[in-house]
Amino acid sequence: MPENLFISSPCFRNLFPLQYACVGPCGSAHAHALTAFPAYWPVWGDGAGRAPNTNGGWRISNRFIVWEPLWTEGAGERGPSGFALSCFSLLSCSVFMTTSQRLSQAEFRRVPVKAQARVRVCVRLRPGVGNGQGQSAPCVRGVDSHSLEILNWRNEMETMKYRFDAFYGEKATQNDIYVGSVQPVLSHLLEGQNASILAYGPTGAGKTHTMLGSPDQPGMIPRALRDLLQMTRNASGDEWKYSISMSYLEIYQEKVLDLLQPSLRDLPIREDHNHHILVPGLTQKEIKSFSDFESLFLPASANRTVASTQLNKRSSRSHTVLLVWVSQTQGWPPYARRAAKLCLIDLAGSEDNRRTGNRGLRLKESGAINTSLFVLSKVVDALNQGLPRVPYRDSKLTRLLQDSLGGTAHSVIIANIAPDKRYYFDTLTSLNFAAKSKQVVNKPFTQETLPDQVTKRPHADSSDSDPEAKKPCLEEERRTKLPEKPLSSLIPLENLEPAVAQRLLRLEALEKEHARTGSHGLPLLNTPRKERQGLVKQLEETKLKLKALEEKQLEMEARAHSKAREPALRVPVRPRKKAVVLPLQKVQTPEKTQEEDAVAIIQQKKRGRKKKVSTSSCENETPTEWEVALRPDLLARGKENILALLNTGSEKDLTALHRIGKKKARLIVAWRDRHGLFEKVEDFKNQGVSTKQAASFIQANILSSLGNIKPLN
Ligand SMILES: Nc1ncnc2c1ncn2[C@@H]1O[C@H](COP(=O)(O)OP(=O)(O)OP(=O)(O)O)[C@@H](O)[C@H]1O
Repeated sequence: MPENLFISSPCFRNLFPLQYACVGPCGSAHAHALTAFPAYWPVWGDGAGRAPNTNGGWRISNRFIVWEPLWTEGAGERGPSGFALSCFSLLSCSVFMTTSQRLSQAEFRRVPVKAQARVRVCVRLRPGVGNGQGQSAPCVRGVDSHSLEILNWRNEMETMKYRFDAFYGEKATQNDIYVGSVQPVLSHLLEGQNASILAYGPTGAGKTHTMLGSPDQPGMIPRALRDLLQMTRNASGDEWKYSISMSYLEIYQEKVLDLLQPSLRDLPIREDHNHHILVPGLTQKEIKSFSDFESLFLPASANRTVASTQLNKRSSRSHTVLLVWVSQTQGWPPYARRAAKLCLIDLAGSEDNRRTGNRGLRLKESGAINTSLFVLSKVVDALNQGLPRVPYRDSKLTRLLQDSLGGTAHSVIIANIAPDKRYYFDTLTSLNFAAKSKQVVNKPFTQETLPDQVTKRPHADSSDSDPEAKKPCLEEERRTKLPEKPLSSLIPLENLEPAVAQRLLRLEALEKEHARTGSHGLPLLNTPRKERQGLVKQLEETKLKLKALEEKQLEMEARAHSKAREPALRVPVRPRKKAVVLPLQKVQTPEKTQEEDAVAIIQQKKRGRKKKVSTSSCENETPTEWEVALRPDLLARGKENILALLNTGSEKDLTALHRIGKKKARLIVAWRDRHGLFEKVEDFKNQGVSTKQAASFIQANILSSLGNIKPLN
C-alpha cells in the first residue's frame, strides 16, 4: 500500500489548507494527484467529493487532485481499494504538480539539466521533561524510523500520521541525529557546494539542545565542525588545499548582530549583482583546529540573547546562524578556487504568548520571532506553489536563508517537537511546516572561480540527484538561465574585491546618513531589485526627456536670436501710422492731411532701380540725382505755402525753412523791404544763390510746407 497514507479523518481538512492535505503522502515518489484528472473525475467520483471507495477518496481542490484515504487508530492502515489502486496505477504517470510547475518543467528542459536536491526533513521528539508530576500526557508518538502520529484534536479516538525522511524518538541520541541526517551533507562542502542545517520548532522543544547540546551531549554544531576539520585535513593534498573560517551572528528583533564582535550591531544584509547575499562588516575568523573553533564559539555563544520564559528557562530570544566557510584552492593550473558555505541555524521558537506569559520586552521579542517564522512559512508556501515572488525580503531571517530554502544548498531541517499535550497546537504547526518543507527543492552546484575571477558554469551534482524531486525552484531556474555565475549567500567583506567592498561600505554610510538626516529620498539598497530597476528606468526616461527639452530650448533660442537680427537686414520697418488730430478748421480745409501728403512718392533713379523710400530718408539725401515727382496740385500748394512764408514770415519764421539760416533770413527780409513781395517761389534765386541751389531749396521745403509737417533737420 502507499506508504504515505496518513490522513485519518475528514476533520483533518479543517486543520490543514487544502493544498497541503496531501503534502505528507505525496512528498515522495508516491505522487498521486492528477492535474488532468477533472475530466475523469465524474467517472470515479460520487459527486460529493468522494471516490467510490470507503477507505478514502479522491478530492479535488482548486489546484490539486488528492488521494485522501481514511486511516484511524486501531483500525490499522487501510489503503485504497483495489479499484482505487488500479485507478491510481492507470493515472500515476501524471505527476502531482500545479500548472505553473508543469510550465516551469517545460522551461527547465530548455536549459542544461542540473541536479536537484529536495530539502531533507527529519523530526526529533524530545523526551518529556520534569519528574512526571504535573507533566501532561503525551499527544504524539513515533510509529517507525520515518513516521509519527499525533492525536486528532477534534476526535481523540483518531490520530494523524506524518511521514518524514527520518523520525527520531525520545530515546534518540545526539549521535543518532548527527549520523543519520547531518553528517551525510557535509561531504558536499568539500565539493564546493553549500549546505544548511536548520533547527525548527516551538519554544522549549529542544532546538538549542539539538544544535549546541551540552558538554556531555554535544550537538550538531560541534560535531559538524569537528568532522569538517578532520575531513578537510584528510582531503588536503597536492590537488586541493582547504581552509575553514567562521562567522557567527544572531538576528534579534530584526537586527543582525555579530556574535564574534558584539559591538557590531545592526549589520546590513545586501545582495550583489551575482545574487550573493552579503553581510558587510561581519567578522570572519579562520579556524585551523577544533580548539580554535571552541575558543571562538563558546564565548560568542555566551553573547546570544537568551531569557527565561514560563516554557523555557533559557529561551533563545533570537535566531542564531553559524556560518562556516570552506575554501579550497587548486594546487596546479588553472588554480581554480572553490568556496562552500555551511549554515547552522538555531531558530528561535514560535511562541504562544498566552502560555509563555511574556510581557514587555519578552512580548516584543516574541512578536519579532513569530513574524519572521510566519514569513518563513510564507516563503515555503510560495516555493511550493511556484509563485513568481518568494517573499525572502520580508524578514531578515528569510533573506539570510534565501540560499537554504529554494536556493543552492543541500538543506536539512530538523523539526523539534515536544510530546506534552500542552504543546499540542505548536507541535501540529511544526509538523505542518515540516511536511510542506519536504516539497522544497534546491539546486546545489559547485561554485568555482578561476584566478581571473571568471566563474565557471556550475557543475551538476549527480551524486545527490534525487529522482523523487519533482519541483524545480522557479526563482533559481531564472537565475541559472541568465548569468553563468553561481548563487551563493553570505560573503564576508574580506572575500570581496577591495573596490567592491569599499563601494558597499560607502553606500552603507550613505544610507545611514540618509536615515540620520531623516531624508525621504529613495533608499539606496533596500529597494527591491524590481522596484530599483523600475526607478532606474524612470530616471533614464526623465533624463532623456530633459535632454530633449534642453535641445528644443536651445533651438528656440537660436531661432529667436536670428529673428532679432533679421529685420534690419531683410524686413523693412514700416513707419507706424500716427493718429493725427487736426483742429476743426484744418479738417474743413480742402488741404490734404499730413498723412495723405506723406504718401508722396519720391522716385530715386539709381543704377536703373526703383526704390520706395520714406520721406525722411529723402530729406537726408543729396538731391543732385533726384527727380521729384509730386502730384501737380500738391506741388502748387507747397510752392504757395513757401511763397507765403517768404513774403510774410519774420526772420525767425524764415529760419524754420530748410537751408535758411539767420543770416539768409535777415537778407530775405531786407530784400522784401526793398523790392516788395516775391511773386513766385523760384524768385528765391534772387537771394544770390544759383538756380540749382534755388531748386534744391524748393525741393527741401516742399514737403514740409504741405500741411502740418515740421521740417526735419
Ligand atoms: N533530547 C533532549 N534530551 C534531553 N533534554 C532535552 C532534549 N531536548 C531538549 N531538552 C531540554 O529541554 C529544555 C529546552 O530545550 P531547548 O532550550 O533546547 O529548547 P529550544 O527549542 O531551544 O527553546 P527556545 O526556542 O525557547 O530557545 C532544555 O532544558 C533542554 O536541556
